[in-house]
Amino acid sequence: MAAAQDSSLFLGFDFSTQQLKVVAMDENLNVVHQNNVQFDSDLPEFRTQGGVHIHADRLTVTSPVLMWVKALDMLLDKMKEAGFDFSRVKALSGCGQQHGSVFWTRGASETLTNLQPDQSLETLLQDSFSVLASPVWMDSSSRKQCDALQEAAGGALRLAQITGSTAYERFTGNQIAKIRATRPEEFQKTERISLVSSFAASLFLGGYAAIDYSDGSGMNLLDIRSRNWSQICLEAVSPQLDLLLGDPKPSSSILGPVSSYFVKRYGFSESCRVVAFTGDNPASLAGMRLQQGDIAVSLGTSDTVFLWLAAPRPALQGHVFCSPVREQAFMALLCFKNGSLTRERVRNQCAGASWELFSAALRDTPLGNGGNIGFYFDSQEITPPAVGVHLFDPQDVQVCSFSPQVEVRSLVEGQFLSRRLHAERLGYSIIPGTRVLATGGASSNKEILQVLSDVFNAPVFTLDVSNSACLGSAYRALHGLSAESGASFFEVVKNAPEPQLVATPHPEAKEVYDQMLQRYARLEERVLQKSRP
Ligand SMILES: O=C(CO)[C@@H](O)[C@H](O)CF
Repeated sequence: MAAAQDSSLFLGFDFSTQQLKVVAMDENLNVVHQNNVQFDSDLPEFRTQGGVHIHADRLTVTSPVLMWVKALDMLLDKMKEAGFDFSRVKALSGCGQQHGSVFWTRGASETLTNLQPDQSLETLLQDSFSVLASPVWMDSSSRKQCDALQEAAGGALRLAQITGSTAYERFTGNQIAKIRATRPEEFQKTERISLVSSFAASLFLGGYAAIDYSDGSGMNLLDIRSRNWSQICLEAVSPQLDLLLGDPKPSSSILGPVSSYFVKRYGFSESCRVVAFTGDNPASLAGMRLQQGDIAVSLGTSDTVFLWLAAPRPALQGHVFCSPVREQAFMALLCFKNGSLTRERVRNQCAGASWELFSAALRDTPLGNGGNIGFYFDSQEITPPAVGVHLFDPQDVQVCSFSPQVEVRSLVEGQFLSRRLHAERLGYSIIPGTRVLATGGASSNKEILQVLSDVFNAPVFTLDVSNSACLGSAYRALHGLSAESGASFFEVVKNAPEPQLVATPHPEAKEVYDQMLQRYARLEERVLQKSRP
């Protein structure tokens, strides 16, 4: 076996909502380097909050594409200063927040192909985008375009049967339609549209990278069975849209060698391969090596619940994406917009901005919280489509507030009751042997995971890398080198570290939460009634 300092390395990048992260892994699947750039604090000139700009209408949410470009400059410089040996990188892959879109202006392809290694990417690409404020997944301003797409496809369920989802405001097809309608001059100047994932791959490739099947499933444009763009959907958004998107490719595709820009500026090897980037949630599924029967809960800016599907079962709720690790398989996903930002707000207001006090409140309050239940939709929620904070006492009477400790438990129980309720509606059943795999920033908090275990009445496991999206991207970089010869993803990563058991349910958890789930479902209906226009 090659000595550790000479063994090949594989990089996995994650262009997520609040930060750019990277994991370096050796050929024995050991993580040897991690690094990150926090958008708000490391790039204050872009004046983002949580990595985004929420516009005055409170519905439009964007991120500056040049912030992502500059973050890559900064991250690679940090790695170089830390003495990272880029020449050992045999392949790299990555992921990006899903659904976000990047609009390249006419001529950008030329610039990408001729990047000058003596300048930063930010300098070189500052005039390469026709839209500087990229729509991102938190946007909910494209309802009009969603209605038009659903009508063109023959209704919500028909659209879900074709693309895996009914029309969702954050989905890229509807965002493109909105840009075309509201910013026609910028749209006219656009020569390519990328997802955040394929935009990031394009930077490394030195040319436009294909959208992969898995992240492409989050656009309301890809036929998830044929894995081609749906002509009906493309036509409904913009004539000849396929010319702007390029052809989608399998997630395990080798897109080409890394651009000479990175060879000359950072010392990458000319033989380093770029493997298709994908969405952050598909990459997390890869990082957790999710198998049929498991359920994954990613606790990040958004919370997502996802599971392996052998066959697509599109529904009016939730999403079905092409699997990022097996061509003919699928993954189901539910997205809950009010995730870590809401947990941080309640921590600040009810636990003195201290996670330790937040955890103590969970330890000091009983399962079921004495019958108090809360719904915390600080911003327009995706699942279910409701907004506002709604608190109920044990008699189902709406109240204005809880004591700080009760509020902390009410938030965490309420979030996990919602995750379980909607997962079970999607057809998932918590059976003996169910494993809950937790990832994302909040998965490092044991008390939060204890509540997750109690509500799901199942053991909770985590990886020792809270960022499974990066890890999954490094795994996919390794797998990409042998995928064409038929090697299976799971075979390639079979020796990866096993998830660690971190919480098991209390004996009384099943009784408490089976009953509480029924109450939660009834109260959610009341909240939805109030949220409907
Ligand atoms: O919209 C989502 C999934 O559909 C979010 O989880 C984003 O991927 C977060 F970046």
